[in-house]
Amino acid sequence: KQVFNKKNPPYPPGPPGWPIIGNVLDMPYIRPWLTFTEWGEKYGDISHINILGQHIVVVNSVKIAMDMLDNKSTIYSDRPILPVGGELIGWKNVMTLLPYGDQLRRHRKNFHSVIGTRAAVAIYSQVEEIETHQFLKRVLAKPDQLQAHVRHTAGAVILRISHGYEVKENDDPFVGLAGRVLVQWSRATAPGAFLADVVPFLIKVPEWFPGAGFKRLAREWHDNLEELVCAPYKFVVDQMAAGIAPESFTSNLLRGDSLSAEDEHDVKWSAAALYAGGSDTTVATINAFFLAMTLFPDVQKKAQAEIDAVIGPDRLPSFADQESLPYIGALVKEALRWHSVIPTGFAHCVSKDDIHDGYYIPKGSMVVTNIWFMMNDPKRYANPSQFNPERFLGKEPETDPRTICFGFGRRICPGIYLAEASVWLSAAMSLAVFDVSKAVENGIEIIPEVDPLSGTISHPKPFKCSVKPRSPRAVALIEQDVDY
Ligand code: HEM
Repeated sequence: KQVFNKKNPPYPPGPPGWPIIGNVLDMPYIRPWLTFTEWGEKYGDISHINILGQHIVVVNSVKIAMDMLDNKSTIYSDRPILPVGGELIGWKNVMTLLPYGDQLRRHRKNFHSVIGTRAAVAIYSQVEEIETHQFLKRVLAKPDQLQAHVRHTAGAVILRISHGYEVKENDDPFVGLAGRVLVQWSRATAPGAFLADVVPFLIKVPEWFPGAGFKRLAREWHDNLEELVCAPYKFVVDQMAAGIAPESFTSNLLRGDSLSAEDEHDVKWSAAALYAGGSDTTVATINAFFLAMTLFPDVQKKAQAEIDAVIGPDRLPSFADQESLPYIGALVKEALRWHSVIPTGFAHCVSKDDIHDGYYIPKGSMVVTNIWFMMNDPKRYANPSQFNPERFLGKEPETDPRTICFGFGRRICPGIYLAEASVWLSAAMSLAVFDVSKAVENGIEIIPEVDPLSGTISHPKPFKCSVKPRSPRAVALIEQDVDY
């Protein structure tokens, strides 16, 4: 058992804070990645604050993130406990918030067996191609609702993969419910969301108690989450009983030997993690791709020239073309780098006292990785605000952002291959048939702002753009029915 003298070694350096309240006022909630970057400049690659006894360690360097979270993963892989979001509402059952231990290992194993390799994800290529082709049709019909189409399509892809469920074109009950639950997730897991997260005795007061309104809200959100987890699961069980269940994450895991109650719980909740982890993130990256195409027309032209030369005008790109479209591959990497979807990662918690680079990191510390800075560090990426896929081509490519943007260690994103596949296909198919450009209103070009929104999952600020088919031939390609 390691016990360190807390006076020596010191905590990592950081903002000095105030008497009694310490660093309470130092914790940034709006664009925290920028404040963390300033701390990096001022205090070095590893800095620290203490909020009412909760130590928070901020890491601005890829090397330190790897040294801690990869190389010492046995003690740097826990998650924070959220009394309201995790315990009361129930998000603690979803992989993202599971404590490090056997249940996490089982959930990650489920992910690995179904979407853990490129080959495994390829089973769902057809589903992705069908749904992304539908996306092109929706955009052609209503181009001014691009961002809604991106969201609807990401939900449709994930629900087919997670539960083999085909969403309705309008007012689908699962998509509506999932949308609401994801907003509740974001609100419930944001730092400082509930007073009861820092004053735990409030959890115990009855609902009627003045100030305990959060308990009613938590109960309602708990019921929504349970429904989101149980209703699609029941759909799969019924379909399997009728012998008509298509291939999906859930049906694959339910096949085989009879499952214990614990196994069933794992399947149910890991399928929910697929939805929770996989829809909003992909939405943010695909929207960022359209934003980049609006702002960087030369990149768009090069990408289209590659597609025209390799695919020609008679068909849409498919996954089979991935190897022969290197510029599109680089463009997808650049979309992942240019817009940080999870700019400050998901916090890891330290399960044992540690000393790192001479600093004391007490048990229970939260380690926050400033992924945004790591992908915008001018020492690693020249002119980081420029959207430039060429940085990943040629003899000396810059660091592959996929080694950063998906996090670190034993909690690294388990959806990497699915995320890449969805973004790649949306980019390749869209560029084949559409021209994206700045919207024009009253004769004036609208130049979108690059101002990522704050939140655990960061979306580009909503923007306007014009999406038009490239040619009559492109319209025909979108409209044709392909037998996938
Ligand atoms: C552009 C897309 C995506 C990005 C940038 C991304 C990034 C991340 C990051 C940074 C983490 C935290 C890793 C850490 O704690 O160090 C994470 C965790 C996670 N991601 Fe993703 N992700 C993406 C897409 C997906 C998809 C498509 C899925 C599901 C199919 C998914 C499921 C998850 C889950 C379940 C976790 C929690 C893992 C754990 O706590 O052990 N993600 N992701």
